[in-house]
Amino acid sequence: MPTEPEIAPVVDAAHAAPFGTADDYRAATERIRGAAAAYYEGTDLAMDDATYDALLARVTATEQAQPGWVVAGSPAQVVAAGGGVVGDVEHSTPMLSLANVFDEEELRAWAARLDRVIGRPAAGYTVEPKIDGMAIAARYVDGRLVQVATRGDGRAGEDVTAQARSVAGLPAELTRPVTVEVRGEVFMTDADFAEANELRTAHGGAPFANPRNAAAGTLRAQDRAYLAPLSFLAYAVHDLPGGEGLTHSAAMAAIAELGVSTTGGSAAGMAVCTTVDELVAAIASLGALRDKLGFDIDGVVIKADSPADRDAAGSSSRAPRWAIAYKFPADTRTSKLLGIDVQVGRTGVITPVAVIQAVQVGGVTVTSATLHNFDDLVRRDVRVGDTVFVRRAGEVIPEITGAKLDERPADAVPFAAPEVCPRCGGEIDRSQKRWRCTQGRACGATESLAYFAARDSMDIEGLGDKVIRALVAAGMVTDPADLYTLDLDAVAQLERMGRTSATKLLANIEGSKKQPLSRVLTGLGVRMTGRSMSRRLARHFGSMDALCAATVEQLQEVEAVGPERAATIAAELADLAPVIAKLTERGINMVEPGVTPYAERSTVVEGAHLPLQKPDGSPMTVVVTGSVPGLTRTEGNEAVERLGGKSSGSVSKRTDLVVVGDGAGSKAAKAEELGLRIMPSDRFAALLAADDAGESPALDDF
Ligand SMILES: NC(=O)c1ccc[n+]([C@@H]2O[C@H](COP(=O)([O-])OP(=O)(O)OC[C@H]3O[C@@H](n4cnc5c(N)ncnc54)[C@H](O)[C@@H]3O)[C@@H](O)[C@H]2O)c1
Ligand SMILES: [Zn+2]
Repeated sequence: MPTEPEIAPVVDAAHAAPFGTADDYRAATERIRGAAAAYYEGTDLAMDDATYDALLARVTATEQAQPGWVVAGSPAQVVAAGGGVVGDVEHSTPMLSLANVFDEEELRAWAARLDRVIGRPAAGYTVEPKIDGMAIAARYVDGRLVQVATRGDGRAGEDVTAQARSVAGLPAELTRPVTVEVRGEVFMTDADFAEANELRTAHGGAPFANPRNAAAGTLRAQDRAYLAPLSFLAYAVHDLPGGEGLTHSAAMAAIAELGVSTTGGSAAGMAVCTTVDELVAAIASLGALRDKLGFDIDGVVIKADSPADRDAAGSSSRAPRWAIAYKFPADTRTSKLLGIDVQVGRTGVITPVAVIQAVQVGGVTVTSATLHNFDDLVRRDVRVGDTVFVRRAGEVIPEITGAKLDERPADAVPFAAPEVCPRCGGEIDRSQKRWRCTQGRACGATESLAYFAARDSMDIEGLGDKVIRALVAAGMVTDPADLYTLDLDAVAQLERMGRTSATKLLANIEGSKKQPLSRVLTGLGVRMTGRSMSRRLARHFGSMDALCAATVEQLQEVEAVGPERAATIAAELADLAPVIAKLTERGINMVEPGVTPYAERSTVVEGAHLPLQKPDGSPMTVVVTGSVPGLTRTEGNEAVERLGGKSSGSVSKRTDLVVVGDGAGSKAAKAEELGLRIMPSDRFAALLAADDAGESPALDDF
């Protein structure tokens, strides 16, 4: 690994350098056309988006400086850079691209230009996520979905009606028999993408570089052998009966009423702003949400909300003047694979980790990324020296999705996997996709104790890495249960500890006995479960006994637990049985407060209603903003779930309840603006207390 990593440049479209010769300019237009063709076909990614955008910016700059050089049908002047696959479905009105801005200054310049074009200040704007997928137009006749087409060259696209029929969010039938055209983005969620790539590589196919590529490939796929689920969010509507004169936001709300999923109804929501300052704030808050959406957005789309403003602004041949895309830093980049490290995790799992040349991905400098497992590494055929796609999505660690085989150095050799556990030298269990040291947890006692003590698990203050190492070295603990029988005198003898700290530490350990089951589960680090899965399991089964007694079948009653995960969880729990027994014996709480015991559920569930459940039993979407007395942020969210709700980070029209506490900011204001139900945090705390006391409180009484 070089000591001074070279950071791949990020695009700066506004300051792109024109090409020096007409030949270089023409060569660049050819490269762009080739890349765009592969991109829209969803077959390959010739370069990453940042590189593509930079090249296109240079072509644009060249065309401004040297109008005489401009080639006919230049990719800088046509929709989809001329790479869109043209089909035989003509569009009712052209499907255009969007012009881009990259920072606040450019945004303000765009807004000022818009005001000048329409001859008055724009009446208002909407802010929507720019979903990174493929644009489609969907026609409904008398409420039935009859035709779906891709954007193509903007005038005509390909018929993908058959493939689009199973897309989530694009119903086969509307709630009313309306004839209308809906436009929006077909995309793949992060979770579906991970699954899609597994399926593909298992069938011997090359992995998709990112969900966009996967969505395009899947939507256009003829070979339906390994289909991955697609989703849809609408962002435009045409010919809505009675829709003349409606603002964009109102028209989209009408479409949502008809049963179509819209950007406004997504986790990202749609903000309506009147000033540019509000726009800037709305873009920033969507930017902060980007990692938590569960699907890729590559920016924000700002549109004039008023139809009169749109008409006055009009469109160029390539893009409307009444809308602009505010681009975020790209989340898939290419970089060079410098090496492959082998890491052993807390449960003994052995994983390959990529060491890459530093690159900016999603606004963060990335130097290492996961390669998932050895199986995957072999299937994806990734080698040291390769140019690889690095993707950073959500809050997960960056991953290598694949290598660009056409850029592989001649001397690249396949990776040689380790023969023995690199941490303890023990044997490796290769029976599953994820290899493990046969020593399992014992191989990583220190790590597993740190995980148990962590903030999101048992939250034991004072039990940091150094103390844990000292305890393990002194032979005082080997598993989490040992923590609860520590001897004060012995602990006080440890280096740099002393009696006061030791007393405090033991008190904190003692205090952790009361943590809810969900945190005990998180702390145990059951494979294939994390914090939120642990919460789901705890809420579903209510007690450790019920959970451990659950069959693989019953485990699958829990959301997002499929057969493979269920089997793993069951095996892990069996594996952990001795530690769990030891913990129980030592008085650690093994129930989730407020949950009806699993055994009694089938008889009670019908009538029982949690305070944050809607009449149909589905969870209310609740946003907690500001502080709730006596609760941390995580505990606040846990409380929402315990009361039957679903906690969310952003306020939108879909929010059912906003809990407002001290220090609440813009979210509270937005809730008021939207006329949402608001609950002061002290009353929420009272509701929680009543529920904990088993009083079955009703929300309306608080
Ligand atoms: N890596 C490559 O080789 C390669 C090749 C071609 C294009 N690209 C990428 O594609 C981009 C340009 O292509 P484009 O013209 O398809 O897209 P664009 O950036 O011009 O944006 C227009 C598209 O945005 C989408 N969109 C998503 N959310 C929307 C919303 N809320 N409202 C309206 N539209 C929304 C629609 O599909 C629409 O067609 C570039 O930024 C480039 O990075 C990359
Ligand atoms: Zn080991």
